[in-house]
Amino acid sequence: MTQSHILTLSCPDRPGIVHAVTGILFRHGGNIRSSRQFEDPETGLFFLRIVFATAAGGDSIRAEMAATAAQFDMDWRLVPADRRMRVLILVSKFDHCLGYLLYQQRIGELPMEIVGIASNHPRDALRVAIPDDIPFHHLPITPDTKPAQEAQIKALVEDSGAELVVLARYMQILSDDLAGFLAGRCINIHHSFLPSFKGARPYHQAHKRGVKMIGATAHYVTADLDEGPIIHQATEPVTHADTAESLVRKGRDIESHVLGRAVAWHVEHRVLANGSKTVVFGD
Ligand SMILES: Nc1nc2c(c(=O)[nH]1)N[C@@H](CN(C=O)c1ccc(C(=O)N[C@@H](CCC(=O)O)C(=O)O)cc1)CN2
Repeated sequence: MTQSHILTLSCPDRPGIVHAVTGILFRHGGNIRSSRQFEDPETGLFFLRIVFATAAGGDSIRAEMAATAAQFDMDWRLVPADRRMRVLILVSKFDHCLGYLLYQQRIGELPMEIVGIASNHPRDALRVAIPDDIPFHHLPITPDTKPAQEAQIKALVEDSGAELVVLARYMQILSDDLAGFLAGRCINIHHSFLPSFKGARPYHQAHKRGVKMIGATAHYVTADLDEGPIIHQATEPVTHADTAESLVRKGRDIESHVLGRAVAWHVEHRVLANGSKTVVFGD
């Protein structure tokens, strides 16, 4: 019975990478379904994503890949294509992005397992209905209790086996320690077109500036606020007639769609880290 797998890798660019990798897949009866590659002339790094089907088990391929990866100094990952990533969602008061992710997951557009939802506000502060089969965790926070609350978040990630944490309008700044603990596995939605209007109230900043476009940015979280590698962005025109409140309203759909796409691409192993940037082999 054949099974599909996703192989992703990055390594210093040189001749023979694709030949070496596809040779392994061929020797293990692999049939390539899709292949995307990119070479970054600035970093000299090569990026590859291959989806292939084979009757051979992943482990036999993994063993040979390990030897080749060492030879080419690769950062690589091989996963079954039908395996759903375990995701923990954090939210504060504004629940439009959470609602969108729950719906997209429920209709099969987001191939992931939501292992929990956590908020610094109680469940009844949210208007979106949380399915009974998803645990909800109320983790209140004050400046004094921040270290303890963040320890609760760490424990929740460990206990739930979460492989990705999504900040779906979670309005607390993560400490350097927690941002480091979640490095490369935490995605935030920022409600502006970064690098413009960082911080907590970007729509009010944008309104004061008199912009004619608003936007949203999904990025990996780093210790530096709103500075992490960008995964996806989108914009929408606005006019002189918009108030800060109407910008907030118009921004909801942009934020939800941008976060939904970014999370989809991450759980489908379409996003590869490239220093302070990303390579996205989108669908
Ligand atoms: N280490 C990081 N933590 C967080 C990031 C990040 O990029 N790195 N993104 C934010 C989300 N965010 C903007 O997208 C954001 C959230 C909160 C604030 C802020 O100033 N919060 C205040 C408290 C506000 C409140 O209680 O309502 C604070 O934490 O003191 C700015 C930007 C998520 N975390």
